[in-house]
Amino acid sequence: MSARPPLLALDQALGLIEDRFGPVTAVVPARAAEAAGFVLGADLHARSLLPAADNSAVDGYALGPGHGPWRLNGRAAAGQPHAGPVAAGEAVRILTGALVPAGTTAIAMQEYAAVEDGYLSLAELPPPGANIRRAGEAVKPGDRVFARGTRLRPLHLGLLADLGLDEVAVHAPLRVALLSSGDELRPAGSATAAHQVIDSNRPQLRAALTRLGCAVTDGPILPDRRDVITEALLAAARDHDLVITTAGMSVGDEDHVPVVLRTRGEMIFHRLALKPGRPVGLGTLGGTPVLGLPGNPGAVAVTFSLLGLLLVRRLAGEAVRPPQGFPLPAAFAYDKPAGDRAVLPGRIGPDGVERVARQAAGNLAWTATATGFIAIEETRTSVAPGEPVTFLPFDGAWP
Ligand SMILES: Nc1nc2c(c(=O)[nH]1)N[C@H]1C(S)=C(S)[C@@H](COP(=O)(O)OP(=O)(O)OC[C@H]3O[C@@H](n4cnc5c(N)ncnc54)[C@H](O)[C@@H]3O)O[C@H]1N2
Ligand code: MOO
Repeated sequence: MSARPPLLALDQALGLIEDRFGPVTAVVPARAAEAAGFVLGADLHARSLLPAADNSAVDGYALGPGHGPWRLNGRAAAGQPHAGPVAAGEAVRILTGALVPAGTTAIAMQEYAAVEDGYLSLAELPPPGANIRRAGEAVKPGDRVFARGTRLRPLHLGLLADLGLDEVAVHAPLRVALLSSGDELRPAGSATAAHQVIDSNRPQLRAALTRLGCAVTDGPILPDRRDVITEALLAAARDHDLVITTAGMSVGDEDHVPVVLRTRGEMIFHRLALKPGRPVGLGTLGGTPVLGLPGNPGAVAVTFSLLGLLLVRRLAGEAVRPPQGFPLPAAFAYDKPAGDRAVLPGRIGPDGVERVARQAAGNLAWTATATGFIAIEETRTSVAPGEPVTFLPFDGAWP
């Protein structure tokens, strides 16, 4: 048997994506309330204080100067401030969120207070400033609230609202063309003969891209003809920010995509030490990146999750690094030859990471029970139960 030429490692391919690709889309204004899911195109700075004013962190008593007992005089609630200051020897009943009256030295929690005949006494004097949320202690004008490249989550919108930042600069949607190739393919929903296969890569990729805010163009299913594939790829590259193809990436007679990239553009990498997903490649046509995924749907899932998401997110403006995953004990035994990064569908169970049934590169039956991928390093030849493996949850593997 002849020696196999060395293939590029997954980490090297991820490094090439990081080095070569960053934001490509215009930055446009958007209303903050509608910007969840968008990527910030500029750093965002505060113009106001958070909290806006000193307020109480607890239900209790705002103490005036003195050591007690304090004469109770007035009440402050959120939205109902106490008029005037608190005098020496006096205390104001105060509720969480209420403005702190001028003259307050500290706020005593009501659990530690005794009230009798209009007077408050405390076993212990709280330290100066206790239980007061100070104006600007979280954010001051000029502070950077969020950095450029942050994908806004629903969680972020509350802070933007608090700070009165109702317009933000975001990246316009990444324009992505999706193409499939294969004489055997029929669009989802079609009837098929024995020699035909449903294009199941398309819905998988379209949904993942749409969820990332991309403007997806559903390109045609291409026949296995070099001239047609060449023209379709060149046309798609002309008016998109990214082209993604599936199939025709291997070394067979009908595998035309790598030839088009090599002869009409540039091939950045092709064929990785990765299983499944070995035939994956990335190139450019007229400067537009073209990600060539393999045909097998399971290999598409792996290569898009590991490489495609990094590429798409970086092009869309996100300041994101490769997925890290989490080390967890394996609940299975596994042997593999050294050389490839093995990626297996899995899930977290009571004894650690489990493999799931029906896993194969050729179909997606395993998606019924898997919740992430298990990655096993190139140099490793075996995994014993209890040994650590890397788990990459489908939705949460990003630093
Ligand atoms: N001599 C070698 N042969 C193969 C190698 C190799 O290294 N040397 N790699 C194998 C691996 S790994 C994979 S993965 C496949 C992928 O090759 P291609 O990217 O060229 O894909 P195709 O051969 O065109 O198709 C593979 C398989 O996937 C089905 N398919 C294609 N498109 C779709 C789609 N849109 N939806 C659902 N299923 C699809 C297609 O019908 C084939 O069954 O090559 C190995 N061979
Ligand atoms: O990527 Mo292929 O087996 O790795 O399906």
